[in-house]
Amino acid sequence: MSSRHIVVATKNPGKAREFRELFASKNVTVQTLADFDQLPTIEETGTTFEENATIKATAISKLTNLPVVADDSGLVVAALNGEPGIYSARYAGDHDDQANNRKLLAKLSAVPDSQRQAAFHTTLVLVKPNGNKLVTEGTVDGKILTTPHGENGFGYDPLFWVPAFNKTMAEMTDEEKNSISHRGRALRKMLVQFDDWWEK
Ligand SMILES: O=c1[nH]c(=O)c2ncn([C@@H]3O[C@H](COP(=O)(O)OP(=O)(O)OP(=O)(O)O)[C@@H](O)[C@H]3O)c2[nH]1
Ligand SMILES: [Mg+2]
Repeated sequence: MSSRHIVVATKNPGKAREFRELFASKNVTVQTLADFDQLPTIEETGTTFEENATIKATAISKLTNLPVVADDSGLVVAALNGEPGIYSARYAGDHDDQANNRKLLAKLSAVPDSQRQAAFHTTLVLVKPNGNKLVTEGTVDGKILTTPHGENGFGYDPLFWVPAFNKTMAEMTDEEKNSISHRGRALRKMLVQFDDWWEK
């Protein structure tokens, strides 16, 4: 089968790397927004992960006339009533991972170990210029540590501890993270339906 081509509508280099790895087995080649000069920034004006992913995917698909997948994701912390959620990238400073991590630790400073449960969530939306749409979700449960551990990954990964590995996501290899991450889970669900979707 000839190679198929899609655009991953993300400006986040950490996500872009994970998508390239996850799509590699599917004979799908990937471009990201970094490969396009002229595209405007798409404002994430939705109130849910699915709305924001749909906004990003639909806008970029119309502008490029190509099939597009968008990922809207974030960290959902139980003791903070679900914060930072859809605001994860802009919690403290806009895409300032260090400031976001500091704010998270400050907010949880009085919260004991037993109440530091959290989950990462991803909603993926895949659309074609003809409007054919596929939506999948993935989550992974963990806990927020009190200090960062590890250098890999991005975002909140150094604070997000996963019981099955007894490691933070930033201590995992990319392969380990992809095997259990919210994004890996959502994308594997999408890939099961990808061939059918592609034909429609
Ligand atoms: O430690 C992390 N490991 C992950 O695996 C992960 N996935 C998401 N996040 C956080 O949630 C925001 C998404 O916001 P988001 O979906 O709007 O993406 P983004 O703005 O970074 O890029 P784009 O895809 O919108 O261009 C990100 O910036 C991160 O703060 C993660 N943190
Ligand atoms: Mg964003």
